[in-house]
Amino acid sequence: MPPSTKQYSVVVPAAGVGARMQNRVPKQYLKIAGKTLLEHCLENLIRHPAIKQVILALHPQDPYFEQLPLAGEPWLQRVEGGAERADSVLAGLEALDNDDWVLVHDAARPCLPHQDLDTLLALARGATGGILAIPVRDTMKRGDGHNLVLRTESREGLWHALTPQFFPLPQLKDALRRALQASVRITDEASAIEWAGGKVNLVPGSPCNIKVTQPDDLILAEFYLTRMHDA
Ligand SMILES: Nc1ccn([C@@H]2O[C@H](COP(=O)(O)OP(=O)(O)OP(=O)(O)O)[C@@H](O)[C@H]2O)c(=O)n1
Ligand SMILES: C[C@](O)(CO)[C@H](O)COP(=O)(O)O
Repeated sequence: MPPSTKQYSVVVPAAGVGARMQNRVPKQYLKIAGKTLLEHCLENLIRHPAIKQVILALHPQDPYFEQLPLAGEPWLQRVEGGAERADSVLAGLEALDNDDWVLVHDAARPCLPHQDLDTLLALARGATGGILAIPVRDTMKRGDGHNLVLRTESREGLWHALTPQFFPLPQLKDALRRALQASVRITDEASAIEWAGGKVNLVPGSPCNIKVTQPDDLILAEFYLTRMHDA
């Protein structure tokens, strides 16, 4: 059962340019089923009974967000995103003080099932945070940089990291600050926690929780969103 009280804040990094989408409009503002990816993502989050607010990291020159009907929602707080995703996430974390735990979820992932969020939030009964993730199912090849196989890599124990990622706020803030100060390459919150010596739970998630990255992903996201809303 999901937690009944609105307890948790979600930091949503949404300051990217979406270069791999090859569109002049940043992908979070591309529309599927009549709404932008960002609207689908945010409305899905705030509909969950345990989510109290969203801290949204936007590009300093974002000209799109103000046009959205949800721009004035009281549960939405905006911060200025940074050069990298990790900088945007840290900007969001700095806007929080009193929360015990915090979620971080990509704006580019609009198809998060609430049941996956429920499973992740259950980690708050203990002390160790974690991430939604999916075990790798395909044979993994390492390329030589010229589209030739260098070798096959073992897929044993390999997982695809997803979001949300869910950690005690003080632990994540400290780890991310220190990792960025040390110029460590951080592509998700868990890698900062790992770098700082912390443990990370792997919580099996749903394959529908895709990160919309390339043009073909929009069709898949629309399929999953339609199924979610019809469920
Ligand atoms: N400086 C950045 C870069 C990315 N993001 C956000 O982090 C999420 C995941 O990043 P990714 O899928 O890589 O998005 P982009 O960086 O926009 O995509 P690309 O790498 O293709 O440019 C996205 O919601 C994106 O908006 C962010 O807030 N700040
Ligand atoms: C955080 C993330 O969604 C985990 O898979 C992913 O790393 C974000 O995408 P990026 O291209 O690394 O910014």
